[in-house]
Amino acid sequence: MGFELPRIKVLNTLGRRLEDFEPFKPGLVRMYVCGPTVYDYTHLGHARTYVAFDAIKRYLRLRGYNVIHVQNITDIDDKIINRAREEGVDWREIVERYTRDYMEMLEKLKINVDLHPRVTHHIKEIIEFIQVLIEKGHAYVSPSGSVYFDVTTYPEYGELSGHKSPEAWRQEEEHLREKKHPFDFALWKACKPGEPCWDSPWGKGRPGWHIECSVMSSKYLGDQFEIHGGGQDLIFPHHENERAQSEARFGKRPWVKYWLHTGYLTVRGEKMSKSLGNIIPVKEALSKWGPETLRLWLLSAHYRTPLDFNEESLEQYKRQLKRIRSTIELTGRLLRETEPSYHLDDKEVALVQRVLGYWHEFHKAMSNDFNTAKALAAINKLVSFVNSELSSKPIYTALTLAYRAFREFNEVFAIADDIITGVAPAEVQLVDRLVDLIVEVRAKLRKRKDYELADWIRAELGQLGIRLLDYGEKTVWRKES
Ligand SMILES: Nc1ncnc2c1ncn2[C@@H]1O[C@H](COP(=O)(O)OP(=O)(O)OP(=O)(O)O)[C@@H](O)[C@H]1O
Ligand SMILES: [Zn+2]
Repeated sequence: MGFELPRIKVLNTLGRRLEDFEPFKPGLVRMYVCGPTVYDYTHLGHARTYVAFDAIKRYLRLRGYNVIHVQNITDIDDKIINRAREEGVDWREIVERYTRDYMEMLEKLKINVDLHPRVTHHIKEIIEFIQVLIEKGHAYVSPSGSVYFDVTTYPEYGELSGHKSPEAWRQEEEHLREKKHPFDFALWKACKPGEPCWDSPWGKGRPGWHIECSVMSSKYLGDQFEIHGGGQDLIFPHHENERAQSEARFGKRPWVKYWLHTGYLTVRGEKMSKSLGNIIPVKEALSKWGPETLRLWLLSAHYRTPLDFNEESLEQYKRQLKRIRSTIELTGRLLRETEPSYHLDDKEVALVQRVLGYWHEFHKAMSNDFNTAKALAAINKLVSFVNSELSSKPIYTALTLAYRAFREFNEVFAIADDIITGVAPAEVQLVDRLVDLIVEVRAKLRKRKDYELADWIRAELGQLGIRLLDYGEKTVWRKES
């Protein structure tokens, strides 16, 4: 009994088609995600995007791919400089403070990024990249010493965002006077008084925003790679510009095979963003709901769809988390208590098939553009099935498969690592052993036919939220959610 794992398909922003997922090199997936500009606390909107790509990476690893995940840190930008001015501190202090917050948030949310390149560590490579663009005729130096990308030299411009008319490409309007076209964008910005800057062949200056991602992704992932991601606000102009400069420089197409963009995390329908003043810092949310509830909630919607923040919804996922976790725990316990049996009657076979069905549904959802919403729905069906049918009729084979399904679900959602690995905190382990002991004492009492005391123990444990399930002489216990 089993099922064939479905082929992975992804919705590519470039072309807006569902495509078969095929890396350039078999087995290797290189993924670059646009990280934060570190000038303020990490908010839930950022977390939405980072958790979404973490789940995508985790699922690809579950399917056997070797995934390299690079997520940059933008540590020089107008926003950082302005923030430092407002506070009257050095810009590096701003960078350090918010980088620390970002790294702590990643760790708490169980997001393990392989490389965190910073812009200011790559100035030399950025200058080299721009020089090649100038040599190839794709960029020009303005009288001020800024360098711009000449968009007219890249005929595919607009394909990624779907913005067809040059009118829609207008950007960086404050530099209109020194640009050849209103839609050209800065690769290098000439230094203004009082700003941090670096020496370059065009005078002192600093990198523009878009160039950093082209440079750092190609340095660590090569001049073609599989996945480029970020929030949907980055499609235009950031990713359109990244694509233009990279394909212009490397002369290879496609630079990126699959462009993936997350939908917004919203508050009452509005994007959560610093400029709108409606942000909830991750730090605050973590102390209120904890990392597991946050992950479950963030992954409860497909990454491309919007997800609206509200407290009730988080409370609901907190309860759902408890139910899923206690069911995984119960499955593990039932598995340990159930004798293996290799002969199954038709009814038992049907139960095993139900488990396989939900497990398959999980993979079908994840394989279809990483649909964590449907994957979670499949797991919730398995949870109900374990609680209703399997816990009253434990079948070793079905339990083994259910546990494997939960384990694979957890590899993506990471909400029950402590249960799955069996490394519960020492106090939890002690409580579990004490309950085992009480249950054993009750079994002895029942053998002696002291039902009064045995029932009293059952009732008292019930008061503490521990339910006992008797199967003949055997008893299994579970924590109620
Ligand atoms: N509300 C949101 N929902 C989903 N993703 C978001 C949201 N806000 C930011 N992101 C994503 O987080 C990543 C880091 O964003 P960045 O640091 O550029 O944010 P920002 O634009 O400075 O934030 P803000 O919009 O609050 O000013 C990007 O991939 C961005 O698309
Ligand atoms: Zn970027």
